[in-house]
Amino acid sequence: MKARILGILRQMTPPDGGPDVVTRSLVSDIFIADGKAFFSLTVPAAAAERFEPFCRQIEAEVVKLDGISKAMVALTAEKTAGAPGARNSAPPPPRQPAPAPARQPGSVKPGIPGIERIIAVASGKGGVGKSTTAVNLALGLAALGLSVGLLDADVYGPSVPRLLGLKDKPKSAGGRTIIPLEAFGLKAMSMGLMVDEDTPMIWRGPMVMSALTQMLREVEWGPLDVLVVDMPPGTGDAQLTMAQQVPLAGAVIVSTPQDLALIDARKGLAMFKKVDVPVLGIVENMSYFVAPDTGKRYDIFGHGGARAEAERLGVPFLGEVPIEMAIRESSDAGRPVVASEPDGPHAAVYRDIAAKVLGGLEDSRPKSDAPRIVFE
Ligand SMILES: Nc1ncnc2c1ncn2[C@@H]1O[C@H](COP(=O)(O)OP(=O)(O)OP(=O)(O)O)[C@@H](O)[C@H]1O
Repeated sequence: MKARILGILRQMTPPDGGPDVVTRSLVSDIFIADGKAFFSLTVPAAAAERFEPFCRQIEAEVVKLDGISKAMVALTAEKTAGAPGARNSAPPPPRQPAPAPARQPGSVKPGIPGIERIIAVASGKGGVGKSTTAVNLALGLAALGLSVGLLDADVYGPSVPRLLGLKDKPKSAGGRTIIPLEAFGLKAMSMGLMVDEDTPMIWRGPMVMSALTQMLREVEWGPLDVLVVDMPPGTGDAQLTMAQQVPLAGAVIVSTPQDLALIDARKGLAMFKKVDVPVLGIVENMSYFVAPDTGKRYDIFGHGGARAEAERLGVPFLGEVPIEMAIRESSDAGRPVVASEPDGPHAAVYRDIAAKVLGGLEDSRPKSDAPRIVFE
């Protein structure tokens, strides 16, 4: 079967027009278990984005084979030694946080009435599983007994409606405020709920910010213990503005084990430090793979990088999530794994991450509350 899969790969022309991926030794070991095939492609970092649709094409071809019911191809990106950003040549991360911009008197970000804490889920680059993590983290926090909302601020590629299976448009209360939708006990809002799925997202710069402000302030979130914000991927201007403008209690960075994603994750970390938002920790997604038949664990993507990186940077390591068909399928079917298989191993991983996030939030609470004045 592996030979047949390699045969298919040999016949497919990669998006960069180069020789096939087998000839270029870009294909990892192929794991086949229970009729499911798993492998990864390691491609040049600069071409990673173009290869994503190619991975989906490969999956579509591989499932056509008799005896294969599912295929999952993960993309990992390589940096050549000496290239900018390669591990060996990457400049050491700053030991001290970059000096925060001086706060102007009166520039303290106003909180959102009714919302106790807002946390951002961010990633240095796209496609690392940030939205999947945000949704399951929100559900994990809800499982710990908190009232939780989820705001999809990824206006360029909102995925929360798909992940939570939300189709209805939110209703307005008297034309002034928006009533959030509810799914699996979460309150949820997304730009994706306000526009048709096929509508191209053309918001840029200041429009993104005003849309987000509206989502924060004009939605009836009601009393919430935590609002989880699924940030747009990357560390550009839009993300920086958001991190600056939204009254964030903390940020969670999602990364995959590969070098490239970690380098990007470091940029995410630096961005939050710059705007004085505590980083609650790093989640390593698609960290390892467990063969469904034998239960044996394979670190096919060089797992462990995020833990080492977190230690080096002095931020908490929140946990590792395996690459797992059930996570992908449940997400794509709009029934996230924490809600659909609450007793399963993956839900436990996310609940554990949620508990650590909650612990981090408690630790980062301002210790010097104003003294209470009691009249007797
Ligand atoms: N641990 C996992 N195991 C298997 N599949 C996963 C896992 N995490 C995420 N995925 C899948 O990877 C794809 C990308 O995930 P997701 O949309 O959460 O990433 P993202 O970082 O938010 O992407 P984008 O930046 O494009 O919004 C989805 O198909 C999702 O189901």
